[in-house]
Amino acid sequence: RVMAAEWGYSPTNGPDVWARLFPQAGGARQSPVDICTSIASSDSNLEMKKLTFAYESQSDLRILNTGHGWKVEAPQSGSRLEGGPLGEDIYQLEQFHCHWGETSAEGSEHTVDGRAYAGELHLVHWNTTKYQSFAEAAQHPDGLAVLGVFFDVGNESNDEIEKIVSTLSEIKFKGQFTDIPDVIDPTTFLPSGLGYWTYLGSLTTPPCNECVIWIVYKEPITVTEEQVTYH
Ligand SMILES: O=C(NCc1ccccc1)Nc1ccc2c(c1)[B-](O)(O)OC2
Ligand SMILES: [Zn+2]
Repeated sequence: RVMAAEWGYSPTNGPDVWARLFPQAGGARQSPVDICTSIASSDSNLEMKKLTFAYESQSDLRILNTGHGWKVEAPQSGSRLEGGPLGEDIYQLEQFHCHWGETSAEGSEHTVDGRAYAGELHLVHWNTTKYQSFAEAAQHPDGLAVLGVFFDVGNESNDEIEKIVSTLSEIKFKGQFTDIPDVIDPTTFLPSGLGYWTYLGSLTTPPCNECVIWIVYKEPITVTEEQVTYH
């Protein structure tokens, strides 16, 4: 039996061939997308409820080297994301992770009018109103809600991101994990301007399940070059 090749981003295992191993990657609502600001329609019905979020601060969260970046496991039964495009359901934080590149000119998954950012943070939530587990939620079109926050490279470092990337020297290889001793409050990752684009999409990586209500903030947060490039 041919072992399922590790998916990645090379010509032989990258996005163009994912659909061979992961059928959903060939679907009709695949992410990421290029956000064309000129055709993005603003939701005229002002009844769209305000998006609200509430997080706890946690310490000793486990951080994992995924081989494509880092991921912090942060299941928070006390967290709530609701309103905006999420209807009447409540979504709970499960994990957050980043996508980055080798230079500050690339790295984000989504692009805005063709422009890539240095990186992108994903805060992943699942619908606890309708489903009993993350894995179950990931099988449904309204199962996950992901907040996307772009990273812009500037001169000031981001203290909260520093708490995370300062542990990366301990997890140099894929599959390694360690604990983040500091207290992390996910609220601090969000930009001050809360304007966002939203659309129905998918996981941006295999298995590419078409289960994500994307909420991508317009305003990036600023980090330093070191905080958002891997070496
Ligand atoms: O959770 C993931 N895989 C494991 C899995 C377990 C159970 C069912 C399906 C998948 N992947 C994943 C989750 C969320 C996001 C992404 C990838 B992303 O697109 O990178 O940003 C948002
Ligand atoms: Zn992601």
